[in-house]
Parts: sequence; C-alpha cells; structure tokens
Amino acid sequence: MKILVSDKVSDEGVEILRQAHEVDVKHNLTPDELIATIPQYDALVVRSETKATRAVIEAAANLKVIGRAGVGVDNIDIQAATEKGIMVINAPDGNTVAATEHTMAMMLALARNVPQAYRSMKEGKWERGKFMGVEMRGKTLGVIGLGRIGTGVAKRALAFEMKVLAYDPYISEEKAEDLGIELAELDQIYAQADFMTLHLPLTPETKHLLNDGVFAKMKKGVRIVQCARGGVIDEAALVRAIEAGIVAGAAVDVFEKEPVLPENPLLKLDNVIVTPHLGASTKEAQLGVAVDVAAGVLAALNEEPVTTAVNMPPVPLRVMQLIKPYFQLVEKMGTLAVYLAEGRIQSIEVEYKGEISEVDSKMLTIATLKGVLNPILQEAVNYINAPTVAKSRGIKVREMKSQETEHFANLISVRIRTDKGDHRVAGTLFGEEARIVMIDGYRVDVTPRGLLLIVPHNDHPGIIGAVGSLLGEKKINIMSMQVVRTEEAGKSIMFLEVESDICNDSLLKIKALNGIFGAKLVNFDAK
Ligand SMILES: NC(=O)c1ccc[n+]([C@@H]2O[C@H](COP(=O)([O-])OP(=O)(O)OC[C@H]3O[C@@H](n4cnc5c(N)ncnc54)[C@H](O)[C@@H]3O)[C@@H](O)[C@H]2O)c1
Ligand SMILES: O=C(O)[C@H](O)COP(=O)(O)O
Repeated sequence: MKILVSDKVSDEGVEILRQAHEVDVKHNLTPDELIATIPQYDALVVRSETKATRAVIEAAANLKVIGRAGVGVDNIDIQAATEKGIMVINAPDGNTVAATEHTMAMMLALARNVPQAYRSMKEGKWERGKFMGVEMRGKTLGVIGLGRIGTGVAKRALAFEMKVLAYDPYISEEKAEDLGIELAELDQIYAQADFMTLHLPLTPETKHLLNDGVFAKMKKGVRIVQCARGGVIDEAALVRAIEAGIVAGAAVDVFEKEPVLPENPLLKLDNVIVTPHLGASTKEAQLGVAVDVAAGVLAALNEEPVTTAVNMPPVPLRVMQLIKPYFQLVEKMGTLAVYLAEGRIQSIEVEYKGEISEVDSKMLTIATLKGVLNPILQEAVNYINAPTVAKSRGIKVREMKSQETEHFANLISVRIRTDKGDHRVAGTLFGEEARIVMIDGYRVDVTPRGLLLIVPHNDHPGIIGAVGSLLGEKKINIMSMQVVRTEEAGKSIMFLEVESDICNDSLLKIKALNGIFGAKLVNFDAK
C-alpha cells in the first residue's frame, strides 16, 4: 500500500512505515497539489501544517487512515473523514512532557525577563538594572485545564514551591487532592493568581475565555502563559490589559492566526515573550509521536483495533447489529446530560430497562461516556478510550439493568451526578426513531438532533411570547416547542428545537428577560 507523509515527521516513524509499505515524503504541498496527489494513497501522515480539508478527503479515493503525529486534529475534517469511512488517529501522549516543559520554560523566562536580557546583551549592552524579575516561589499559579499538560505543569509548579489553584470543571476533587493542589472557581483564580497558565482545548465554550471583562477581574501584575491553543485568549484584549497595566507580562506559544504576521501587536510589546508554536518541538516528543502514529497507521491498514482512533468504533458485527439503533440515542443523551450538569462530574449511571437490558450493553455505556466526554475534552474520546478517560478523571461509571418498564418497551436513562446535583435524561426508540422522553423528571418528546434551547422560567403570561419574539428578531426559526410545569410552584421549563445557532449575545438577552432564570443551548451535533 502507499503512504504519503506530508509534514515533517521524525525519520524513525517514517522508517517503521517504510518497512511495511511504500512511503513518499512530500512537504509543503499546496492545497491543489495535495488534492491532485491524494487519490493514489492509502494513508496520509500529517502534523498541524497540512490541512486535510473536506475537499482533500473527498478527493482521496483510496485513503483508509489519516495519522496525526501529535494531539490536535483541528487541521483534519473529522466529520468528512468519518462520512467517508476513513479512520483518523492521533498520538496524544507523545508530546505531553514537551509541552509541559515548554510551559515551565516560558514561565521562568517570563518571570526573569530572559529573552529581553538576551536581546540586550546581544546588542552589546550590559543592563543589570533593567531586568529585575520576580520569584515564582510563594506565588499563586492558576492552572486552567487540568488534563495531561495542566497536571504536568501543576506537579512541576509544586516543586517550585508555588501555591497551585486549578480550574477544570471536568476533574474530580479527588484527583486534585491526590495531586496536592486546590480546585478553585475561575473568579477565585482571576482574583488571586500571580501567574496563570492555560491548558484547555479551543472549543466554542473556551473561545476568548480570557477577554476584556475577565482581564478586568484579574489581580494587578498577573503574568500569563499561553501554550494551549490560539483563540482561548482574545489577543486584542490581552494587548489592552497589558497596556492598562493589569497584566505584567505574557508568554505566548500559540496564536489566533498562525504563522503569526509581523504586524501582530503582541510582537511589539516588550513584556510579551513569544515562541512559534514550539510546545511539541523536542526530539523526544517528535520521536514519540512519530513512532506512535506509525504503529497506529500500520494497525489501521491491517484492520486491527487502534487505541488512538479518533472516529471509528471497534464494535463486533454481531453485537453491532443488535445495539446499533441505540448508539446515537445514548451518545446524544450523554451530551444532553453533560450540558445540563453544572458541577464536577462524580459519576455516570446508565440504566437499561426492558428488552434492551438483555443484550450486552457495555458498548452502549461506552457510547454514553463518549457523548458525555467529547463536548468537554480536547482529546477525541472514542469507543476505545472513553472508559480510560472517565477513570483518569475519577468519574465512576455504573450500569444498571431491569427487565421491567412502565410506559415503554425499552427505556435507557443516563444520570450524571455532580457535586452540584444530579441530572437525568431518558430515551427510547419509536420504531427506528430515537427520542428523548424524559429530562430531569419531566416528560418531553425531543428528537436528539440539531439544537435544543432549554429555558426555565416563571409560569406567567407573556414569557413564552417574549422568548419567541426575541428569537424571531434574530431570524431563528422554532421547529417545536414544549412547556412543562416543574414541581416547584409557579415554575416551568421551555424546550425549543431551533433551526439555527443562537449566539452568546442572544442567549444573554434571553437570560435577561423578566421571569427567565436560565437559558442553555444544547448542540446535539457538536464534534
Ligand atoms: N503548544 C503546543 O505545541 C501544544 C502541544 C500539545 C498540546 N497543546 C494543547 O494544549 C492543550 C491541552 O492539551 P492536553 O494534552 O493537556 O489535553 P487534555 O485533553 O488532556 O486536557 C484538556 C483539559 O481541559 C479541560 N477543559 C475542557 N474544557 C474546559 C473549560 N471550559 N475550562 C477548563 N478546563 C476545561 C478538560 O477537562 C481537560 O482536563 C490543548 O489545547 C492542546 O491542543 C499544545
Ligand atoms: O497539537 C499538538 O500536538 C501540538 O499543538 C503540536 O503541533 P505540531 O505537531 O504542529 O508541532
């Protein structure tokens, strides 16, 4: 078979591939050249430079697998690959240490003005008085995102005798306690942190997490390290916060637009130090991700299970036929439940009632976990890694079964328990059609597809109309609407299936309406 390696991947990985297949290494292909050449290949190996767009994937007549030598798969159109039955795999562990150590290097360099002093000396100067730094010992470090890299940074910061506060809504208190650090809310971190470091994915929820409003809440003199993904910080707001004296300095490895243009204002500020997305650039990391991705690509071409598959479920055919109709339903129920959940997830319970309780439902429980975890994690959670990911986050998973049901032949319910309460979603199949029939104890009939707006409100005349008018003004079509009375006197909840996305601004306007006390938009089709 033929493999194309289109980015700089370590020779050792390329050699592993060459021992089994014919390999071409071609860097810097233009999009058109890639589209023209891709039909002859069975596998494509990339880092972040090659953009495996829908157009590339649609042209890939023989492609069976795309291997990403690294973590982020945002340069690959996963949806298009999945639709075409192309397995996408990544190498999520190989560069964790490299990115962790780069974060520490950036934090130290920021604290002690190392790049600025270096430049001054290279210019022939001896400016001992100009580069007064600060110590890290005794300072408070805010870690936002406590996954693989955030955890590594937290451990190293403890060795520097820093006080570590971490925010990650999807990590248990137990995990933080085991690490010897404190979980905190974002506002607490903003108010207390002397240093802040980001290690979370870029998602619609995290885009511009650090913005003007948030910078205004920060402790004066905070230093910020950004080695996660460009876009989590609003760069223009960062520049304003530095100019206003709120942020004393920033160390930035990843940018909203890469490669960075020379006119980027961050490059003009002396107290901003920068590296060109070097987090994963160590020999060890590049060797690790290349060897890992090569092993994955070979396994995929041999049709063997791949533990780092991003998009393909390894379900045995016989089991698949029995449970296939329920896969999408349970995944979407997991997604809805996690959108409803507010605190730290402690456990996920999946209960099977009726005939469905008689089949091996393990894969359905895994599909539920996938639905819960995918909207909140950077790494792609699939049928292979979902249980391990849940375990590593201290989330307990329980399956319960009973042959008895009251109203439906089969009923599956997903309960998420968090430190701020429980949420339960139940669903069934009407013929072949998946339906959510219960949300937090309220009887509904929701097709788990597209966008669902959930609005708890006071049961007063005019409120439903006000929401409808606001959506109408924004040209957002309501496809169906259900209103249920809650057990709390005078309170109801609206469930609206809407045709197009609702921007944050409009959601805020809905929340601000008189008599409304919340608005959540669930995207069943996210990721
Ligand atoms: N600079 C580089 O070269 C480089 C190298 C590797 C990874 N990265 C990036 O670093 C980041 C972290 O990677 P990782 O391997 O640790 O990923 P990970 O999936 O292990 O960790 C991400 C963490 O973010 C948390 N999270 C999700 N949404 C959140 C939110 N709204 N608020 C707070 N936390 C949230 C998740 O619970 C998870 O624990 C990713 O953005 C990745 O792309 C950059
Ligand atoms: O997602 C990743 O693995 C890192 O951002 C590194 O990307 P790179 O392989 O392009 O250096």
